[in-house]
Formats: sequence, structure tokens, C-alpha cells
Amino acid sequence: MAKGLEGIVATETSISSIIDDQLTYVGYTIDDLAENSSFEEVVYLLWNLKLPKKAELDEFKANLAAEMELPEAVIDHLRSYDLSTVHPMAALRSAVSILGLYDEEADVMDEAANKRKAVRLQAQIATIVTAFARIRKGKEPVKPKKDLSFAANFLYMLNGEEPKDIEEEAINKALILHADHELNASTFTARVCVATLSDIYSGVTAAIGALKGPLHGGANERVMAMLTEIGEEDNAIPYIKKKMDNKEKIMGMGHRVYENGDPRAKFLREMSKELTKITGQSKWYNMSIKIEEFVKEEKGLPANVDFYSASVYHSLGIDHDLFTPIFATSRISGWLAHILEQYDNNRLIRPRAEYVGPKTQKYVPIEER
Ligand SMILES: CC(=O)SCCNC(=O)CCNC(=O)[C@H](O)C(C)(C)COP(=O)(O)OP(=O)(O)OC[C@H]1O[C@@H](n2cnc3c(N)ncnc32)[C@H](O)[C@@H]1OP(=O)(O)O
Ligand SMILES: O=C([O-])CC(=O)C(=O)O
Repeated sequence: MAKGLEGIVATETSISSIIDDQLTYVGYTIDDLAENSSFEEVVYLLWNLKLPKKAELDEFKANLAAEMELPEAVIDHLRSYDLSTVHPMAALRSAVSILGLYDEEADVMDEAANKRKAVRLQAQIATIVTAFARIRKGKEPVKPKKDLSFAANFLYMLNGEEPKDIEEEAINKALILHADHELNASTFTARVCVATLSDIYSGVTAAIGALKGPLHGGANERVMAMLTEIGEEDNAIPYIKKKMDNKEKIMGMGHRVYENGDPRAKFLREMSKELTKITGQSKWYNMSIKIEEFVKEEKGLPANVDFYSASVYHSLGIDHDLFTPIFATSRISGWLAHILEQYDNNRLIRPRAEYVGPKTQKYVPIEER
């Protein structure tokens, strides 16, 4: 049996691939897309399996921008959470589920309706994350601006002011790099859920739950917690050594599929270098480099996408517990692509388990046990 389904091919997909440590979306390398594309263009690519022409992209962007506002009832719901304790990923998971209650098409299963719901969900997730971030600080949610890019709108709705170009570019690139990743745990979760012919909202809600865990998307927040605890560059190696001696995992290191390193990490490493320098906080980058080199040397484990995204988002002044919700804001594009692909050629996903429990037991009445 392959524990954790390691190496098992569980589906066919035309959306993304990891071959020889190279990540591609529909055959375009992540490098090409990260250097040249916009997040909206990448979402279009993932959902339509082709790059858009200019008019198609303009229309798609306009559709996304038009769907960003949330039903007032969902905002009221966000206000009703215990704002001092609820984690933004738990809030997001609940709010996406609630959103389904206000979508009249939630259970309409034809392809056109599913595509309309995909646009709504992609647009509204950014609004949920940013509205919750503001509400818990006692601020009013900021309505999106139709003329801003998805990345700029995210920062605008979060901070209440339009971002600088460099900030918009950083978020745009991070969103592209996180958009899809073959059959990762949250995408598999989404596919398993909708393969029962359950609705899109259920699939995305389930996927958010899977992404939240520290072995998956939840690692980026923990990387920053670790860097904060380390505090200064000189403490980095003794801290990591101690953790490794205690057989604790180093967050942001290692990967199930990549053997020689995650091709997304180099972009985030570069962004971390640039942004931490601008903010006068190069120590986060320097510390990260030391940790990466040490863990690679000692354990042969390279950094994954979550490692440098932590210092990138920190440099943009983003609260640490919003790091994983940002991941979700990007990865929902991949989940939705996979959900649409699953519906398109569906079969119930139902593997088997090897039973290793006791055999042939005889029922003993409760008073005799
Ligand atoms: C977007 C993403 O989801 S990327 C991944 C984000 N997650 C993290 O960064 C969490 C830290 N990393 C990990 O836990 C793992 O590397 C995973 C979950 C990403 C992949 O794990 P798997 O392929 O299942 O490897 P598994 O957890 O079985 O580990 C194999 C061995 O490597 C070690 N190992 C793996 N990752 C790490 C790590 N980050 N730190 C220290 N040791 C590690 C394990 O302790 C284990 O050692 P052992 O054989 O001596 O017991
Ligand atoms: O593919 C994985 O197992 C995890 C990952 O890197 C991602 O989801 O981006």
C-alpha cells in the first residue's frame, strides 16, 4: 500500500502538470507565466485551456470585477463571528459555504451555470478575505473598484488605498504562482467532493478545509511564526538544529513531488530579497536563506512555495494569519478548473482501504464487557 497515496495516479487532467520538477499550466511553464502574465489571464487559461485574446481577456476581467461585491447577508455573517478568536481560514471556509445559500444557481448543475458560479466564487473570495480582515479590526469593508486588476483590488479592499505598482506586481505574481498544482491535497479534496455530483460551493468549502492544514497551505503562516520566534539572523541555525534534533518538521521545507526543488520558490525568494530590502527588513530574507541552505545540506530538503511567500507577504504589511487565505484566493482558480474538469468526465471517486483491524469478533452484551 502507498501510504498517503504517494506516487499513485488518481486522475487524468489537462490543467497542470509537474514533470521533471517543472510546473506547467496547460503546457505553459510557470516561469513564462510568472514573468509575462496577469492573474486574470492565468485563471482564464486554467478554465478554458487556452490563453485569451485581448477582447476575451477584457470581457473576463470585466465579468470578474462585476461579481466582486458580496451579498450584505454574508457581510453580516462575517460580523457575527467571534472576531477576537476566529481564524480567517475558518471564517473563509464558513463564509464560502454561506455564500452558496445566497446563490440561486447553487444547485443548478449545467455547464453554463457552473461557469457563472466559478466567476462569482473567484471574484467574491477576495472580497470575503479582505472584508473579514477589516471587520475584525473594527473597520468597514471597502467596495471593490471595477477598473483595478484583481491583484490591485485585493490590496485596495484590504488596505482602503490603491497599492503601489511594486505591491500590485508582487501580489499578481504570487497569485499566478499559487494558482494550480496538479493533484495537491486540497484539489484532490475538491474533486472527491464534486465527484459525488455535489455542488461547487461544497467542493470549494471542502478544499478550503484541506488547504488550511499546516502540511499544506497553512505552512506559510507557520513559516512566519518560526521566523518571528527566531528573531535575529544569528539565532537561525541553532534554532533549526534544535528543531531537527527534536524531529520536528521545518515549515516551508520539503515536498511530496519535487525532488530537486520547487520551481515557484525562486520567484518568491527574489521577491523576498527585493521587498525586504525596500522595507529595511532584510533580516527576514537573510534568515530564510540561512535556513534554506542548512536544511538542504543537512536533510536534502529544498524550500517549497510556502517558505518565501511568508517574508513576501510580511513585507507587504499583511497580517500573518491572512497568508493562507491569500493562497486560497489564488488556488480557488485551480480548484474551480479541476471541479469543472471533474464534472465534464465524472466518475465517483471511491478507492479501497486495506483492513488491518481485528477479525471475526463476537458481539458481547454490554453488561458482560
Ligand atoms: C503548498 C504546499 O502544500 S507545499 C508543502 C507545505 N508544507 C510544509 O511546508 C510542511 C513541512 N513539510 C512537510 O511536512 C513535508 O515535507 C510534506 C508534507 C510537504 C511532504 O511530505 P511527505 O512527502 O509526506 O514526506 P514525509 O512527511 O513522509 O517525510 C519524509 C521524511 O522527511 C522528513 N521531512 C519531510 N519534510 C520535512 C520538514 N519540512 N522538516 C523536517 N523533516 C522533514 C520527515 O520527517 C521524514 O523523515 P523520516 O523518514 O526520517 O521519518
Ligand atoms: O502539490 C502539493 O502537494 C502541495 C503544493 O505544493 C501545492 O498545492 O501548491
